[in-house]
Amino acid sequence: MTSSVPAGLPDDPAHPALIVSARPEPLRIRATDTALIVVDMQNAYASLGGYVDQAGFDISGAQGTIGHIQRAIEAARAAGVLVVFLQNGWDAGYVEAGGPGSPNWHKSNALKTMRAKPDLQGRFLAKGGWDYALVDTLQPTAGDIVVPKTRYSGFFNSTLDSSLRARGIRNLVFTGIATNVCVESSLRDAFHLEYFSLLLEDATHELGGPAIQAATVYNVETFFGWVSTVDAFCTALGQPPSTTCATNVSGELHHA
Ligand SMILES: C/C(=C/NC(N)=O)C(=O)O
Repeated sequence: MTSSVPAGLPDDPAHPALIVSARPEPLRIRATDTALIVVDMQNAYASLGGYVDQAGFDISGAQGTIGHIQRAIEAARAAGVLVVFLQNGWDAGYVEAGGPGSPNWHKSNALKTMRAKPDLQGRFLAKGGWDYALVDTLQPTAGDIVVPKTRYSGFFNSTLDSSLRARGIRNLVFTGIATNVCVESSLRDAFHLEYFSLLLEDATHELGGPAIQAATVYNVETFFGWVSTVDAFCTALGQPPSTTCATNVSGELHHA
């Protein structure tokens, strides 16, 4: 059910809010209590030759996603919105990945692919390696925060929640890869930790195909948060929307 009445933290006349056009209703945020979360934009997930490419997933859409995330980051920094990069992976010896007693050892496609192809052993998601590194075009700058994590949710066994709470952050704007794995896991945990979450659907990319992307968008819109676009986010922050290619908030792609 959609509505034009904004959701979000109650109005505070002393700190005027920004309204982001979103589904199922607009969301009220303030630059000072909002963080842009960039989930796992590492070579592993966004570059040819990285882990998910080598494990057989289609990442042909990842380049476009990078461009949209760049715009969201630039708008956030210009407006004074905190930018947080999550970075997924383990120590070079894979102790943090867990052994056969951990479901992660059994379910991680990175670990499974390396076990199936021993020449790849040590290549995927190991701290210090190319695969673990954030892509060249999405690098943190002064004032941004980088939070390492070892499981799909950015909140699990990490400093994310304490770093956000210490800064009074209550709204999280999610971008990154993969929509249906680490983005959705983190966003669900954010809901349970009382954060208001906004998913920028054109700044995320799925592992599993368009129906999988649609499923996460449905889950967020219906149960866990709000869904919007990079253009709508930039507009709310007072930044010019894209002039080349934009997605409107109803999810329909159009060329300007
Ligand atoms: C499948 C997978 C997803 N990661 C993510 N960043 O969404 C993985 O890490 O194995």
